[in-house]
Amino acid sequence: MSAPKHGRAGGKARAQRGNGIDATGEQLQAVIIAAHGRHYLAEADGEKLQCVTRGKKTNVAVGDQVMLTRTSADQGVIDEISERRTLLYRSDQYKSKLLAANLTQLFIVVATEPGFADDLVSRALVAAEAAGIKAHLILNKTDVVESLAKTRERVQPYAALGYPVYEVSAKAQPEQTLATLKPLLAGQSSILIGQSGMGKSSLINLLVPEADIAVREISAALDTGKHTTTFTRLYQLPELGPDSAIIDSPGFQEFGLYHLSEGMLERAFVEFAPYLGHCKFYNCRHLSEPQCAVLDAIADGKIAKMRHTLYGQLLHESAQTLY
Ligand SMILES: Nc1nc2c(ncn2[C@@H]2O[C@H](COP(=O)(O)OP(=O)(O)OP(=O)(O)O)[C@@H](O)[C@H]2O)c(=O)[nH]1
Ligand SMILES: [Zn+2]
Repeated sequence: MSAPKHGRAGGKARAQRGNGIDATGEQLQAVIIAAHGRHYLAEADGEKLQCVTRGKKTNVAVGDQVMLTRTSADQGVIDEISERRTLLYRSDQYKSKLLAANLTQLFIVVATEPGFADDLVSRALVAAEAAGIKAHLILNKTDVVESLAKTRERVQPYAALGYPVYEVSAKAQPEQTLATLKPLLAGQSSILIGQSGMGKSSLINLLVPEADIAVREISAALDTGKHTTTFTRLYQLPELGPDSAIIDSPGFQEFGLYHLSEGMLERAFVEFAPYLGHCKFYNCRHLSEPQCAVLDAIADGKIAKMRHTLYGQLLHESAQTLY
């Protein structure tokens, strides 16, 4: 039976569920699959609804499980956000921005070319640690052999910290890439994060062949303007089992972490763990204090200087928040 059309042309309107019964006012459980400003797209039982929040609330994130009330064929109002298992943020001096809710893991995509920024990789790792989300690296474009050895060297310190690194080539070896990634994604809610140009879209398109169509559909529903792909969106991966989903976030150059407290920061640098509690001063900030176990570990080559430099930068950011 073809669905009656309401409102927007081409929309998959289904206000009248079953046999002509008006479903306006119906309560639905849904997952937020895209967010653009204060407009959200929710998916309930395979059906997509454009949603807004009540009042001026903007605390909804992609990945949120919500209860909503249907207000028309393809629209709803979000009434309630279910308790989140995890919440990934980034932030600047002025406010924090929700990246995604209920993630179980994060993948940072780097590539042999163009070069990637260690700063961004470590920031994503720190954000994942602070949110209680497992982090991995994907090293893409292994077919660019002339840069492979150098790039392997560059990701080695992250592997040494315990973050798994998976080598793939979305373009040259799509089948192997899928064989590597699919088992990792099964049963998980994952986000891909990466600088522009690393091949994140290529990976998403491999995993979700209909992603481009979905993006166009979502852009239309959220009215994001023609070529905007700067919104975070969630794709269900039903063939990998229930609860399997992948979230694609826009490529960004900045990953502010102003919202993290000092205590959260020292714990988010996993390599500091053996030394915490061994400094002379109980409230040591591990910056320039005498007899600091963390600084000693750097001097001994046990902690990478680059990571400590970022830690110092993040402590500084943490002190700058205006909210
Ligand atoms: N050689 C090689 N090139 C690749 C591979 N994967 C992606 N590329 C290319 O790298 C470029 C960037 O890929 P995208 O998938 O658009 O990268 P992205 O990270 O999504 O970048 P933005 O769209 O800018 O956010 C494109 O020209 C791809 O064709 C790969 O495995 N090997
Ligand atoms: Zn210290």
